[in-house]
Parts: sequence; C-alpha cells; structure tokens
Amino acid sequence: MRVIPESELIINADGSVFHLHLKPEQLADRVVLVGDPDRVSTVASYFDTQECEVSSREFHTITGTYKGKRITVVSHGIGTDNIDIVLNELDALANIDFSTRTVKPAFKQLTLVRVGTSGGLQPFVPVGTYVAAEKSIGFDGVIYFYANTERVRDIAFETALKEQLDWKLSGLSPYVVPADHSLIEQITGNDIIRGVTIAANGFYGPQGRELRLPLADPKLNEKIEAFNYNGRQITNFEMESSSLAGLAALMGHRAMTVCCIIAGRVDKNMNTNYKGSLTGLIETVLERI
Ligand SMILES: O=P(O)(O)O[C@H]1O[C@H](CO)[C@@H](O)[C@H]1O
Ligand SMILES: O=c1cc[nH]c(=O)[nH]1
Repeated sequence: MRVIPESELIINADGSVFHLHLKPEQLADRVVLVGDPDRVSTVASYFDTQECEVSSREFHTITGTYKGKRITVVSHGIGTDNIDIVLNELDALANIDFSTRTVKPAFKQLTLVRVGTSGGLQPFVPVGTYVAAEKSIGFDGVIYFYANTERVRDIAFETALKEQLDWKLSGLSPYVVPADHSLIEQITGNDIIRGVTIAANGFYGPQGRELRLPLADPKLNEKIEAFNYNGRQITNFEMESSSLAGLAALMGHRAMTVCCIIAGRVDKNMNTNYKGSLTGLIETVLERI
C-alpha cells in the first residue's frame, strides 16, 4: 500500500492538516462551504451546539449541530485554486489514515454544499434570486492537472460552448461539470432556480468587467448571455463551482454550489448590502442538507 510522503500529505505538529488546521475527528460528513471567513460565523449562529472553531489564513471552520445534524462550515476564500486546497484536505481528513499515511480501506463520502454570492447574467435571475449550479463551466484550469477528467465532464456541452462563444482566448479551454444530481434534487426546491454557472478565474476581466484595462474579447459576455444549448442558458458568474463540482466528482463526493445573485450584469445594478439576503439561503441549505 502506498505511504503518502510527508511533503505531499502535510500534517502539522498538532496532528492537523496543513492549511485548514483541522484534525480528522473535527470534520462532519455534511459540509457547508462559503467564500467569506465571516460567513462561517453567520452559518454557525444557527447551530444548536458547537464543538470546535479553527482559523488559519482564509480558512475558518466551525463544526457543530443543527437540528441533530452534525455539520462543518468552512470558508475557502476566493478562487478555484483555493478549492484545490480545501477539497484535497477535506478528502484527506475523511479518507486517509493520518497515522499510517495510507488511504483508508472504507471510503467515506462527504456532502458538500457551497453557499456563495454571484453575478446574474439573465433577466430571469435578478438581484436577490437564488441559483443552483446544475452545471458549472470552468474558465479555470485546476481540473486539467488530474487524470481521467472526461468521466466527470460534459464534453458535448463543452463543444457547443466553444463554438457558440467563438472562443478566442489562447491557453484556456473552458470545461463543463454537472453538480451531483441527487444533491441538486435534495437542496433545490421551487425557491431556487436551476442554472448553468460560470466559475471565472478572476472577478474583473474574466467576468467581462472593464475598469482601465481593455478586454481581449469585448463581446464575450454578450455571447455568454445569448448562449443556448438544448434550451439551457448560462445564468450566473461566480468563482469556485467548477473545481468544486469537478474535484468532488473525481473523488466520489456529492457536491453542488448555490448562490445569491448580488450583481445584476444585465441591468447593471449591484447590492453591496447583500448579507441579509444570504441568510434566507443559509437557512434553506441548513434545513435541507
Ligand atoms: O461570496 P463568495 O462565496 O466568496 O462567492 C463569490 O464572491 C467572491 C468574489 O467577490 C468569489 O469567491 C465568488 O465566487
Ligand atoms: O458579480 C459577481 C458577484 C459576486 N461574485 C462574483 O464572482 N461575481
């Protein structure tokens, strides 16, 4: 059996995993992921009991119970590269024996729901709407570093996407990953729109925002808004759902992202005071996870 070297699975002196600083016994099977470390405290304010709180860099974690369910809420910061760290470390906590550095014989499946904020790309997803990423389009490249990604990607959707967007950006090849179907069914009621979410590898240029720097393809957002594949339209932009769905599917975990729209990219409006509108979504996810 392969023993994972100290430089690959990095365990701190206190027995916790390198970035998250969590120990295996501190992780619940149900995990709520959020971008903002402060949002962790908001989610945990609904908990009936709290067993641990750990902070390290942008990774803030609280494990507790909500109506009898043991739940971990963890922040991942911004970007798909952070998701690579968080997913690998959560999976290691669940599925690698830290004393022998070997993969445990029995696989433990995690349920991972990201609750985020997002920019809306269609008139039917105005500011305040909740949108689940039934499919995620990755403008990032994290997934390409892992083997056998074809088994979790929707290659036909990718082909249609590159054709309709007349993809011009060299060095980048957008990929498409569906969220876990059973989890989408579990979390998404009539109060949440099922959408197609782009995880962009930046907030400004990669989401078509122009401040001082001109864009390489100024028509890209127009093409994104007009895209239609078998009746599916692209609904929103955020920055993590693709690598979350992709890595979780490769590892065998159930994962999805659901976001509250805070920027209306069609009407060009913005809700900077969005924290109140996120609480309804947090309550819904805690009830259904
Ligand atoms: O509010 P969070 O969860 O961070 O989500 C969104 O907000 C951040 C950008 O402002 C990105 O992380 C994006 O995915
Ligand atoms: O427009 C937005 C708003 C929140 N998060 C994003 O990534 N984009």
